[in-house]
Amino acid sequence: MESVIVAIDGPSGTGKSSTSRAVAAELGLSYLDTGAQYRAITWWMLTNGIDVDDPGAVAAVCGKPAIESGTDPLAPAISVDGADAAGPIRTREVTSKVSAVSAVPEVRARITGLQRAIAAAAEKGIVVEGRDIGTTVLPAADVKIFLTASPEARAARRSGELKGREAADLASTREALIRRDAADSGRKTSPLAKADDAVEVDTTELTLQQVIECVVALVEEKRAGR
Ligand SMILES: Nc1ncnc2c1ncn2[C@@H]1O[C@H](COP(=O)(O)OP(=O)(O)OP(=O)(O)O)[C@@H](O)[C@H]1O
Ligand SMILES: Nc1ccn([C@@H]2O[C@H](COP(=O)(O)O)[C@@H](O)[C@H]2O)c(=O)n1
Repeated sequence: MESVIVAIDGPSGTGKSSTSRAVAAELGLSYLDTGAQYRAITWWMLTNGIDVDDPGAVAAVCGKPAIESGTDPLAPAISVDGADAAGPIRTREVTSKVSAVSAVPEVRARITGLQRAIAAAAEKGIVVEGRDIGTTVLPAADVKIFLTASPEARAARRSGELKGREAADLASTREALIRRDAADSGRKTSPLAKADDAVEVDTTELTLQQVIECVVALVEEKRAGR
């Protein structure tokens, strides 16, 4: 079967990671979580004492960390300078700072290069999820999806996830999501945006399984029409 490239974009908590992993696993494709790469570089900046609110300081060192992403949808992995970073990149501190780092053009140029190389090396094809995959990273992707959901649904999903790990109430989770989306949508360089040729799927009233089935059907439709 021919290789297929699937781009899944959308705001925070819309289900990009869960959907992308499941679709990739079901279709035998590779998987890339591009948010994890931006989180990894942010974590490296924070642990190395770089002022992440100073774009010049971030740009000056953003070529230094070696960031490696695994592409197995059943075992997503990310390392920085050879060390497993899967846990540390999910802290609240990294989440609150990642939009500042990802807005720096030099950071985006470097991470975009890594993403394109990974996609080009995926023999059977890949599902790549993020914010600018359909618009900038892989504009020629075979299938482009833009997931959305109401802020309330997204906050409820995230709060459920965080319970017991880092206490978070619904209202503050909702505010944090909205703040991050505004920063990601408002930056100058490849902001969070729906590609003109992307299919928008509102997941507010859908179960995760329904979203997965919808995306698998769109990929199969595309393959059948080739
Ligand atoms: N359709 C859905 N219905 C209910 N829960 C969902 C649905 N889709 C995803 N979830 C749950 O919502 C949470 C967030 O999903 P996920 O991490 O996939 O979103 P995301 O878009 O990748 O978020 P982020 O961009 O912040 O990384 C997870 O706990 C996931 O299981
Ligand atoms: N293509 C992308 C993907 C992510 N980002 C930035 O990373 C942050 C974290 O993403 P998660 O999916 O792990 O929540 C996100 O808020 C963006 O700032 C990006 O810029 N482009």
